[in-house]
Amino acid sequence: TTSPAPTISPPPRTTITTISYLLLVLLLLLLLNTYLSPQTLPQNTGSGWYEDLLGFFRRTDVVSVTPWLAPIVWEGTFDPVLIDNIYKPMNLTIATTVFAVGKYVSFLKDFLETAEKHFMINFRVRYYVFTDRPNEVPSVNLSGGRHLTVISIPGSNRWQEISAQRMKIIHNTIETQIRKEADYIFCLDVDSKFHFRWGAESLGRLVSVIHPGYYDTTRNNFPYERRPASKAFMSMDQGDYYYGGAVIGGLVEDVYILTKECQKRFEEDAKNSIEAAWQEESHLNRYLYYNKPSKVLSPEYLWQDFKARTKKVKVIRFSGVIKNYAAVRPNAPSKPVSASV
Ligand SMILES: CC(=O)N[C@H]1[C@@H](OP(=O)(O)OP(=O)(O)OC[C@H]2O[C@@H](n3ccc(=O)[nH]c3=O)[C@H](O)[C@@H]2O)O[C@H](CO)[C@H](O)[C@@H]1O
Ligand SMILES: [Mn+2]
Repeated sequence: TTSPAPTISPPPRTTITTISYLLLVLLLLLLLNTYLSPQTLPQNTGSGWYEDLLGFFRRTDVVSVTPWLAPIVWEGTFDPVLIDNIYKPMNLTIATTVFAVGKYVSFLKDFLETAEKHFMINFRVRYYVFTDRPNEVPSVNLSGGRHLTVISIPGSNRWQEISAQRMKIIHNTIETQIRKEADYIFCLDVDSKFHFRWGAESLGRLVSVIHPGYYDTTRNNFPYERRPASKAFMSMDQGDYYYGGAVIGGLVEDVYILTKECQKRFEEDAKNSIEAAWQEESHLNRYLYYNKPSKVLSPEYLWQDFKARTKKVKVIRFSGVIKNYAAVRPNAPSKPVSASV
């Protein structure tokens, strides 16, 4: 009396049919790629069938080029290894300016320590720290090829002025020092941390970042300066993106011109007793409308810790920390941080 052997039921016919069809389609795609791809192209142009297949999985949820054909850098649109292989042999030096005036000196430690982990790794980096409290600049272990200079500047009792005077000080320091010491420059907010690779994919002649509060909205919502009396004025039918003032980058000479122009217009406003809605950020936005950036960084390069990540943002590379404005700014905020939606 033996029990009957257990029977294994075959997969349903429909499953088999579906799988066969999928295999057939895949085979056809491979054949099409092999026979239809232009054989005259040299092999290294990336026209291999595997690249085409990979192409199916590339980012289609974000726009990765501006209407003037500048790249918009999103995770998944570039090959970091390839990029490093292109830029490494150039032996570049990247200047990084950061202002830590008054209580903002307390942000320096995290800024520098996380930069050492994620910012321009294996490149020569020169940090320029501007502060009125040189004794409070933390000593952070820097990797080889990286260097830090502390530059003393006066304090101020208006945060708007501290933020805005950056243009003038950066301009002057490029003239006296940075232009002899670096090829590219990034001017960054100090109240922030790096969380993920920020590498050579960010380099370009003139580089700016889309403000994280405005990448998913239309132009009429951008907080440009709207009063015609201001030299930062933008009318409702002008503007491409709303750029964040926390990141300005590019070739040293291009940032030299940008900072001069923004400072000039900021001072003309001051003479007329007008201050643009978002100070130098408003002037930066106007400048970049008339002088298009050659590369635009996605909000991965300027996020804010208080913002929930969205589907498009696969990685956060640099993000502003949550700060108690009343505790760190010399004067209480004149209005809520509306540019930081
Ligand atoms: C994310 C982003 O795009 N931030 C911009 C935004 O607000 P934020 O709220 O980010 O401005 P903020 O308070 O961080 O000031 C900008 C920077 O100025 C420096 N600082 C400021 C105050 C102070 O007491 N000490 C000091 O050192 C510091 O480097 C700081 O990171 O608008 C500002 C202008 O209104 C700037 O354009 C900022 O770049
Ligand atoms: Mn900031």
